[in-house]
Amino acid sequence: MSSQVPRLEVDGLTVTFGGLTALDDVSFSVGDGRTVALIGPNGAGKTTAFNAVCSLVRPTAGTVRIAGRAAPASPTRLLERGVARTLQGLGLFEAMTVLENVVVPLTGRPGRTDAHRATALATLDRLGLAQHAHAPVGALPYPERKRVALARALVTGPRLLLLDEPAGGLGAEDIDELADVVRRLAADGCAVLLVEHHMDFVMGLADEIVVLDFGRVVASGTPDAVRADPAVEAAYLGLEAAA
Ligand SMILES: Nc1ncnc2c1ncn2[C@@H]1O[C@H](COP(=O)(O)OP(=O)(O)OP(=O)(O)O)[C@@H](O)[C@H]1O
Repeated sequence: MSSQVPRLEVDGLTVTFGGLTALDDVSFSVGDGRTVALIGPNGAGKTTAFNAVCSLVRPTAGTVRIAGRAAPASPTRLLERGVARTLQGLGLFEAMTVLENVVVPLTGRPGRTDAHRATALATLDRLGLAQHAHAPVGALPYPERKRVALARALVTGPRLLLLDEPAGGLGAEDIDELADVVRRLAADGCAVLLVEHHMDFVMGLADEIVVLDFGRVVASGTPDAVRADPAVEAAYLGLEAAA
């Protein structure tokens, strides 16, 4: 894969729901090894953009390209294209063990079951979850469950990782650990797109921030550039500071 072609390229994305324009001509890209955050106030269009990238929402106009090719029309084909995502609601199988949950994305792939289990265990180990491998997910506290959801996304070795509010509901220590995990992934060349409300996490982690407001990109750039942009303060950060 040439480094000239972004891992993810969103170009002129417009999504309308009936008469409502949720996204209006939105463009951004994420290169290999880069971390890009989508921020903006409630209703700005972040989830819609995320869902369009995951083929859960069909663009009214514009394109989503993954490694230079049109994104698959079906979300189930994303794994084959090296894309994995986490969900805001985690979507774990609570009665199954941690290991069973993390093996799920590998089932149906070629290879032996014990090889899949070894891959899942190695992923759990990377995230400090190995000691919980045989515990039912439902027995774990929320931060660990959230890490299991991340392990399930990472087990397939994605080249593009989509994180939906990964810091939500976590304390400071877990957020720092999460930031370290994402930094290591990026250092290994993974492209990361995240939607997040936790500003300290975003500012300390993202290479680039794309600010949405009323479905449009109102600013984009490095954390420092975005922080200094008056349009951002008006759209988002100012509202937070005033809250
Ligand atoms: N399926 C849908 N049908 C109709 N309108 C929708 C649908 N999904 C989103 N919208 C509308 O599109 C706009 C953008 O919503 P979206 O959920 O993408 O914003 P968001 O930035 O993710 O907000 P939040 O931070 O609250 O999650 C909102 O006005 C929302 O009400």
